[in-house]
Amino acid sequence: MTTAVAFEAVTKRFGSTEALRGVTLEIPSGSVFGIIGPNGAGKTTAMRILLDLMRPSSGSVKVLGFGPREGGVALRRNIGYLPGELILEGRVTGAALLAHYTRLSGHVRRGRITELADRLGVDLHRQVRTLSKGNKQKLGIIQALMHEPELLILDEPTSGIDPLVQQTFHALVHEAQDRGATVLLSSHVLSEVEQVAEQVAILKQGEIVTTSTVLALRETAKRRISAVLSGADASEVRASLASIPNLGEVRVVEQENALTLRLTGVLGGNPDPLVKALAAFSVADVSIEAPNLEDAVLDLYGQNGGAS
Ligand SMILES: Nc1ncnc2c1ncn2[C@@H]1O[C@H](COP(=O)(O)OP(=O)(O)OP(=O)(O)O)[C@@H](O)[C@H]1O
Repeated sequence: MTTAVAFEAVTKRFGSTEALRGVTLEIPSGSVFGIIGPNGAGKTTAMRILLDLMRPSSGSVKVLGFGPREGGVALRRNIGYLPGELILEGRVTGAALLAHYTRLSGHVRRGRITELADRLGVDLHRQVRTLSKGNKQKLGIIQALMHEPELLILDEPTSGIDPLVQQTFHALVHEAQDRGATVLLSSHVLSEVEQVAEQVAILKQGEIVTTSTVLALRETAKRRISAVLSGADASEVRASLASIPNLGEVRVVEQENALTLRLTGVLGGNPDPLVKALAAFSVADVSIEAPNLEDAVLDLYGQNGGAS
């Protein structure tokens, strides 16, 4: 496994603000990797350092095997970058703007820009300043992807674009990965990155709180469960649930008719032991919600009454 991006003990200070505090992270080549964190966590700073738009205060980074500075223009042309705060020249058409970026990016396959514009649904003949925020964002996505670079660095790429276009964007990310590219993308929320990324790093106040696969995060995430059991005895139900790992907040309440019990709780991890335990009773209704990944992440941020 080769590494596309490596941070080694990177710190970045702005006066008394420590935007990054000893970040060490390796992003495998060919992966789709998400950095998530709340406002001010340091996501943009980390990305800007990779592009040599900023230098670390200490520590080092390697991008496609080079230091961002030593890699120079050749390295820059091998990266597609979508900044979080997109500022585009407004008094030209989208087509003219992208032609300008093509001169900077190097080779762009014939028909590639039109294909991307058609798929994302943006009119390249309009003046950029007349486009909506979402349509401007599409131009930003096109300029990042059009030269099919080895590394994509996308800072909150889906900000302002509607869910249908997000689907197209996800397909484009997967296509980039299929041709061997590495994709690094950031977001405030996991729900945005979990659909495309295999791995995520969670950044909080300049430090990596955890790195995890999306799959593992899903396994630690909690889900609300409820069931209605007919003709069961409450103490028997409680006893049978006592041995189920990671089942908490259990409530067993007799329904008004006294014939049924309503069971509620919060389950972490695999639902199999619970399902098997319930199978011993007559189950009139059952609901096991999808794992709440947002809560799992908020726990890690320390904003959910969880670990800080
Ligand atoms: N040029 C700068 N000068 C001073 N402080 C800065 C500068 N750039 C970033 N910071 C500070 O560094 C910290 C990290 O900011 P950064 O923009 O990297 O966070 P972020 O995770 O991208 O946040 P957001 O989700 O709000 O975009 C913040 O406290 C921010 O105020």
